[in-house]
Amino acid sequence: MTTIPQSFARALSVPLRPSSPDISCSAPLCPHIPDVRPEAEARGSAQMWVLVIIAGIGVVTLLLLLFAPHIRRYAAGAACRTASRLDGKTVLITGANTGIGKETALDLALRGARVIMACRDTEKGEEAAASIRAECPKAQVEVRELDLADTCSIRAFAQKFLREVHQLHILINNAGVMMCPYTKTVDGFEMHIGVNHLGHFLLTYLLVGLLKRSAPARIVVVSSLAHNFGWIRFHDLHSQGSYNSGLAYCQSKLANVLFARELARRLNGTDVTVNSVHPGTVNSDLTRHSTIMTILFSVFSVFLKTPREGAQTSIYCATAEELHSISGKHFSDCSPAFVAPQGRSSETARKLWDVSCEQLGIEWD
Ligand SMILES: NC(=O)C1=CN([C@@H]2O[C@H](COP(=O)(O)OP(=O)(O)OC[C@H]3O[C@@H](n4cnc5c(N)ncnc54)[C@H](OP(=O)(O)O)[C@@H]3O)[C@@H](O)[C@H]2O)C=CC1
Ligand SMILES: CC1=C(/C=C/C(C)=C/C=C/C(C)=C/C=O)C(C)(C)CCC1
Repeated sequence: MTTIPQSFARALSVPLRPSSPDISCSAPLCPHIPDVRPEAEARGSAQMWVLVIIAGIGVVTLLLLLFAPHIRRYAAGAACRTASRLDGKTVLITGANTGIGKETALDLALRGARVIMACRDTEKGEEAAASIRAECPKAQVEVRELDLADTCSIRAFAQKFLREVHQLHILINNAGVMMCPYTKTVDGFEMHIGVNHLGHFLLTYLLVGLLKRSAPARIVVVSSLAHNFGWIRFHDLHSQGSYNSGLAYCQSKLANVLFARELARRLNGTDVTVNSVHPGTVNSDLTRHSTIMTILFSVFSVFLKTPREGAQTSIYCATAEELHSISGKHFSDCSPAFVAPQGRSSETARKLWDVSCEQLGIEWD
């Protein structure tokens, strides 16, 4: 005979043994026979829950499969529609060996630009350049060594670059590190602020003269939505007092937004524009320092952008004709985007500028 768990039977108002007296009390029927009902009841309800969970997973999977094309189209975000050619133009992209940087390099090379891929690991850079050449045999891509975690490497890179490259029309400050354990750059800066902000600040300082001489020129600073959750801790910029990898990342991405705005103000009238972008949430190597985020990003990859989709806003800011005179703005999905109040503060932007110059030992007026 099929047994029905008591609680289930009660809920359905099903008599357990219609012909026998009510046995729904907890006293055992016979004192000599151990009562197994609570165990059976627990097993039954556990089985029921397993069934409910399996059915739930099945329904969710089915819905995901059914709506996958719609989800993908929504997650992909906006595509850059501009057909601008970049023949005769020179582009420099940091962190171009993988992710968003590599896809940006491919797209701009397809438009005819000479693309210089600045990578800290030139072997990885050459592999990426080879895969770009495989997709676009005419691509003019070259790899140069640049470690943004070392100001000597940045200076050496710029010195060689200025000696050998005579024009620079587009600089894309793309390289980034997220949520790494507490580490310092060669110069003793906390890694996030050191690479994501100070490294790019120094690189831009060293190349801005060339950009001005090559004008019209553009600078694209790859920031993030994460800037919303950051604030600049002027009292402890390098997190020596306390360190939280997420907050350190957010601080560095806010610094990107403030740098772009302040630089745009200072470059007013030079025909060199600067804008910052949020690429979207992109399934790339950026999560490499966080196992949880790596797992979440792969499980939910259908909801995330691919690196190619994530590159669209950088490409848009680098090429769109309608942006020729737009500077100091923030973009996402190839459209102007919201900037958090702390990213709009001119006072914070100026203070960060002065502190950055001081930390790097440079004068940039
Ligand atoms: N992925 C996302 O969801 C989002 C990304 N962004 C931003 O987009 C940008 C690109 O990230 P994404 O492509 O996703 O990440 P990836 O990790 O795929 O790429 C990051 C790139 O930066 C390079 N890099 C890291 N440290 C240094 C350094 N010290 N010197 C030179 N290059 C360095 C990496 O080189 P290597 O491979 O050798 O480590 C790599 O080429 C970052 O600025 C990130 O903050 C913003 C919002 C969301
Ligand atoms: C909440 C949540 C997700 C969204 C994560 C987001 C939105 C991450 C954004 C990261 C950024 C902006 C990083 C770089 O700057 C996932 C992964 C879909 C998994 C399900 C839970």
